Amino acid sequence: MTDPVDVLITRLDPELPLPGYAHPGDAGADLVTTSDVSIAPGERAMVGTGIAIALPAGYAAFVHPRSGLAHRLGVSIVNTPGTVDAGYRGEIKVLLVNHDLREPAVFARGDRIAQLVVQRVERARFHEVERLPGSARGDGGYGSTGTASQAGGNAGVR
Ligand SMILES: O=c1ccn([C@H]2C[C@H](O)[C@@H](COP(=O)(O)OP(=O)(O)OP(=O)(O)O)O2)c(=O)[nH]1
Ligand SMILES: [Mg+2]
Repeated sequence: MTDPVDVLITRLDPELPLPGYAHPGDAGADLVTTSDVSIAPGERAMVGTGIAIALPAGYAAFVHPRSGLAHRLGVSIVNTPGTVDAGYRGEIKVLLVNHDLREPAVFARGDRIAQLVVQRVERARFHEVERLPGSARGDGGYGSTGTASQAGGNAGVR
């Protein structure tokens, strides 16, 4: 594994833990909610995490849902993955959504509700041209290759 990148962090809510990786090698460090929250079916709620960070230039952090909450409760994040810019110094917030049709999703202050993935990111220099170079895919998208059964394994792969 590569060396971890150093990220400065402040606790806006010192009683709550810093983001933590559950296992060595995990990509996401768990984030907790600073408030008790009950999200009705189909509704959303913005919760604080009690932390603010300063990422080095060339990095971003992405707020991802936790699969266990998705599986158990139907809870995800509206804007998944949320993008935390390197220059952002405010509290990291999470826009939870309850996709369950019947049950409210209930969280207590300190519950782990999301995970933060820190990544290197490229910035692009955009060069406007009249025509783009050709490619095998061309402008086909949004299901242009059909379903898995129709595609017949590697059919069409050159
Ligand atoms: O899940 C998220 C997503 C974003 N942010 C913060 C950090 C990010 O740097 C800032 C702006 O996010 P984004 O660029 O996605 O939102 P926007 O709607 O474009 O707002 P802005 O005009 O402030 O860029 O909000 C969070 O705390 N949590
Ligand atoms: Mg923005």
